[in-house]
Amino acid sequence: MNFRKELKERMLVGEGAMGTLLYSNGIDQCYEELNCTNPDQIESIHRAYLEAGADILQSNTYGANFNKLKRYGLEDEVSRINRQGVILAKKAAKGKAYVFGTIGAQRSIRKSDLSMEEIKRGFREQLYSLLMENPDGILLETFYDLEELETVLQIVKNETGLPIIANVSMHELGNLQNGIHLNEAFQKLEQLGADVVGVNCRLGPHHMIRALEEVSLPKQASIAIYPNASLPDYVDGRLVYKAVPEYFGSSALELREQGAAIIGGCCGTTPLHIQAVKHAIGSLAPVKEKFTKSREIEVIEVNDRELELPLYEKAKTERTILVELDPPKKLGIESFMTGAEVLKKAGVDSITLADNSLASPRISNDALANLLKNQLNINPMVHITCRDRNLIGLQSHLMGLQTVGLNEILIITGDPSKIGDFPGATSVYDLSSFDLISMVKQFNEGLSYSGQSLGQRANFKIAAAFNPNVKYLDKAVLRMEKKIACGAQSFLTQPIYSVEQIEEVYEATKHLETPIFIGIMPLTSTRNAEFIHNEIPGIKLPDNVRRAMALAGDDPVKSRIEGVNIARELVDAAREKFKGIYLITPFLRYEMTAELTKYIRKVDSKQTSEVAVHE
Ligand SMILES: Cc1cc2nc3c(=O)[nH]c(=O)nc-3n(C[C@H](O)[C@H](O)[C@H](O)COP(=O)(O)OP(=O)(O)OC[C@H]3O[C@@H](n4cnc5c(N)ncnc54)[C@H](O)[C@@H]3O)c2cc1C
Ligand code: MET
Ligand SMILES: [Zn+2]
Repeated sequence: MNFRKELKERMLVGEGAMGTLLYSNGIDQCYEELNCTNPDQIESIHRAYLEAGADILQSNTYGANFNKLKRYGLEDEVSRINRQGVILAKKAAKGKAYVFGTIGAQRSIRKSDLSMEEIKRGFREQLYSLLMENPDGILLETFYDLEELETVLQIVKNETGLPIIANVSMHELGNLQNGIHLNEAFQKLEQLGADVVGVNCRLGPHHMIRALEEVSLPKQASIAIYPNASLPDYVDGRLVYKAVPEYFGSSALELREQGAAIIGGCCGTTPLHIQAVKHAIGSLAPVKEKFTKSREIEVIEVNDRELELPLYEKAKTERTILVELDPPKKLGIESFMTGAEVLKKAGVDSITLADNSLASPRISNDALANLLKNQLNINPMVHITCRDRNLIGLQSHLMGLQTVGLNEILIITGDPSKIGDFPGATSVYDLSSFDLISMVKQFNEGLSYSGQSLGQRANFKIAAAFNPNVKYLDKAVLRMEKKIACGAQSFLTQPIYSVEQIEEVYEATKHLETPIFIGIMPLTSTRNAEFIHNEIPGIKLPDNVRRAMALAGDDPVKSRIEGVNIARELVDAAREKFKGIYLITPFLRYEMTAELTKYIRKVDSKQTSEVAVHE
C-alpha cells in the first residue's frame, strides 16, 4: 500500500466520528482515556468503520495533548494514550486500511489563552508519542486558527516524511477566523508541504459543498472533506446531530465533483454514514479538473455621509474639546439632557458617553447618543467595551450605530464585571480592545469579522484608551502603538492630576502623529480626592492638590470652586502641548465641565486675538 500513490488514483474514504459516537453510546468522560481503560470498545468502533468501507483509520487521540488531558488529571498519560491509540487502530485495520495518528487543535473556536509556545510544547509531545508506533501518516484536524495549524504543520514536516492531512474548520461558510478564505488557507497549507488539505467539523455536507465551489484544485495536494452529519441542534446542553446516512452518501458525489479526494465524517456521523459514502463513490477516481466559481464579493459602495470633520482630524489642527457625560444609572433623563444642552452652549465639540462604566448598568449609551444627535444636534462619541457583548452582539451593535449615523466611537476593554454592581455577571471579552479595533477597521473596509461582505463600508472614527497612570509609561506607549497598528485614530487618556504627568505624557508620545485628548476630571470634594488618591490604582494626587481640597472642607460651593481651579491649572498645562482636551464630568456635575469648556474657549480666543494684534 502506498498512500500517496493511491490518493491520486482513487477516492479514499475516511473514518467517521469517534467522540459523538461514544457519547451516543452513553459515555461521557475523556474519550481518549478509553484507549487504555476500554481498548476493546475503541477497537470495535474502528472495526465498524473499516467494515463500512473506510480506507483511512485515525487514532482516537484527537484531544490527547497535555493541555486537554490536564482537565482530567491525565496530563502524565500523554504518551501512553497516544501510543495505545495508534496500536488499537492498527489492530483494527489489519493492514487493510491506512492508520493516521490524529492530532486536534488546542485552540478551539473560542479565544484561548494558550500561547504558541505552550501549544508547540503540547503538540511536540503528542506527535513524538504517535510516531513511536509508526503510523502511516499524521492527521491534523479541527483547526479554526490557521496560524496554529501552520505552526504545527511545520513541526510535523521537520520531524517526519510521513504523509500529512491538514484539516481546518470553517468559521462561516467559505471563511476561516479573521476572514481568511478557504482557498487561501489551502494554498498556504499546500505551500507548507501538506499532502492533503481539508476541512472538518462544524458544518454539514451542504455548506462544505457550497464552500468548495469557490475553491480551486490545489497544484499538488489533494482535498479531504470530513463534514458533520448535519448542522447541530442544542438539546439538554449538548449538540446533537440529525443522522440521515443516505443524504450524507449522496452529498459525497457532489463533494467529489468539487474536488474532494478523501471523504470522511466528523461529529454526528456513524459507520452508516461512512457506508453510504463508500456506496456512493465506489471505486471512482478523484476529479482532475473542476469549475471554480469566482468568489462572490458584493460591490462595496463608499458610504458618503461625512457631514463634519472627524474629531481625530480636527484635533490635529485645532482645539477640540470632548466632554464625557455619562448616562444615568436610573430612568429619567432630564438632568442628563439639560447637561448636554449646557455643554453644547459652552462650546464642546462632542459629548462622549461611557458604556456602563465601572461595570454597572446605565441607560444604554447608544439610545442616549441618538437623542443627543437628533434632539440637540450634538455629535456624540459612543464608548464600546468588550465586556457586555459577545462577537455577535458587538457586530450587531456596530451595524446599528453605523445605520443611525453614530460613527464616532471609543473602543475599550471595559472594567471587569466583578468590580461593578453585579459582580456575578459574565465579562464576555470574546475580543480584546486590539481585536475590536481591528474588527471595526475591517468594518470600514466593508467586511464583517469573518470577512463576509457587509454590502457597504462603515465609516467609524476609532478612538482608543491610553492609561498613563501605570508604573511603566513606556509599556503603555507600546500598547498605544499596537492600537494604532490595529486602526486607532485618536486616544483619550485616563484622568491626569499633575502638571508633571502631562509633561511626561507629552515627552513619551511626541513621536506619535495620532492625536491625544488629555483627560481631566475636576475633583468634587476632599472625600472624592482622598478616594482617588488612596483607592484608584495608579493615581496619586500631588500634595498641594489634596491640601487645597481639604481646605475647602465639606462646603460644596467651595469644593466645586477649588475643583474647577485645580482642573484649570491642568487644562493650562495640557493646552500648551495638546490640541485635544477630554473633560470628564463627575457625577453629572456638568456645570463644572461646562465652566472649564468656556474657560478653554476664552483663553484660546484671547490668544488668537493677541496673535492677530501682533500680526
Ligand atoms: C478614555 C477611557 C474611557 C473609558 N470608558 C469606559 C467605559 O465606557 N466603560 C467601561 O467599563 N470602562 C471604561 N474605561 C475603563 C477601561 O475599560 C479600563 O480602564 C480598562 O481596564 C482599560 O481599558 P483599555 O481599553 O485601555 O485596555 P487595554 O489597553 O486593552 O488593556 C487591557 C488590560 O491590560 C492591562 N494593561 C494595560 N496597560 C498596561 C500596562 N501599561 N502595564 C500592565 N498592564 C497593562 C490592564 O490589565 C488592562 O486592564 C475607560 C477608560 C478610559 C481610559
Ligand atoms: N475525530 C474527532 C472525533 O470525531 C473530531 C472531533 S471534532 C470536534 O471525535
Ligand atoms: Zn467534529
